[in-house]
Amino acid sequence: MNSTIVIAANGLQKNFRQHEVLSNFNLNIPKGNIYGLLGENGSGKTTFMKILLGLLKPSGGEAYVCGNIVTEHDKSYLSKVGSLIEIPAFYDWLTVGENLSLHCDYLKKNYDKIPEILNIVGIPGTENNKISELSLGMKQRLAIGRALLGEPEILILDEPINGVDPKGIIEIRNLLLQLKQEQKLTILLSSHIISELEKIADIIGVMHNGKIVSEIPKETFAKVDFDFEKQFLILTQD
Ligand SMILES: Nc1ncnc2c1ncn2[C@@H]1O[C@H](COP(=O)(O)OP(=O)(O)OP(=O)(O)O)[C@@H](O)[C@H]1O
Repeated sequence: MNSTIVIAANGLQKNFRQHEVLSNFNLNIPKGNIYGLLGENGSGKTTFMKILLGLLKPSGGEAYVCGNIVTEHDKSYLSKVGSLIEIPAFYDWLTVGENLSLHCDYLKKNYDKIPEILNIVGIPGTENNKISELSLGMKQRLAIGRALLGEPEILILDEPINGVDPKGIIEIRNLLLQLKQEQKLTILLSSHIISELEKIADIIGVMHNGKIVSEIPKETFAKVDFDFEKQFLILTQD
């Protein structure tokens, strides 16, 4: 495997009983890139991310993270990965600081980084706020902050702007660009909102029928339209 590829899928397959969700799914994500996984609801984006995180077992093929094959036996690679899958879950009756402290305990990290992380994700000084007092956008930012506590090399974010208001979307977008630029993180994020991925991704991988049907580099975003009704990409100009 090429050393600059930090996430890879090779002929990945996932069935839920008779339902084939991923089928000959192939993808390579270069280090330091933001890779946008674009697909309709139910196209298998979350399933792929869960396989990368060892939360689901593939039915066939292989997935690699930081050069390690993802298996059910060795989960040590997860220390290099921060993730946000589906709706961020917190202990609502505890404070922001208490929630992050619990995560530090789990990661065997000390609490020193908590104020800095809250600053990075744009919710400084909220240690004593109850989770129930936070807006969804603040919770999403907190969830990204929690994912950063382990000082990961890779972030895997499933629909991180879901339910976030326009101001929050801009803030999360800027945060992800900043994490890529300043911390050299590789970020895999999913969305079904094309315009959002176009604003931050280096590559958009288009999912359909359980596979990546097209990978579009940033330079080409302006030249394509995605027609999910008809399931194809339209080249709008040369
Ligand atoms: N544990 C499961 N058991 C059975 N079917 C499942 C399971 N998890 C997912 N599926 C099915 O697999 C398909 C892909 O689901 P997945 O959540 O990966 O899609 P998605 O692209 O992330 O969708 P969305 O944009 O709605 O989040 C769906 O049809 C879903 O119903």
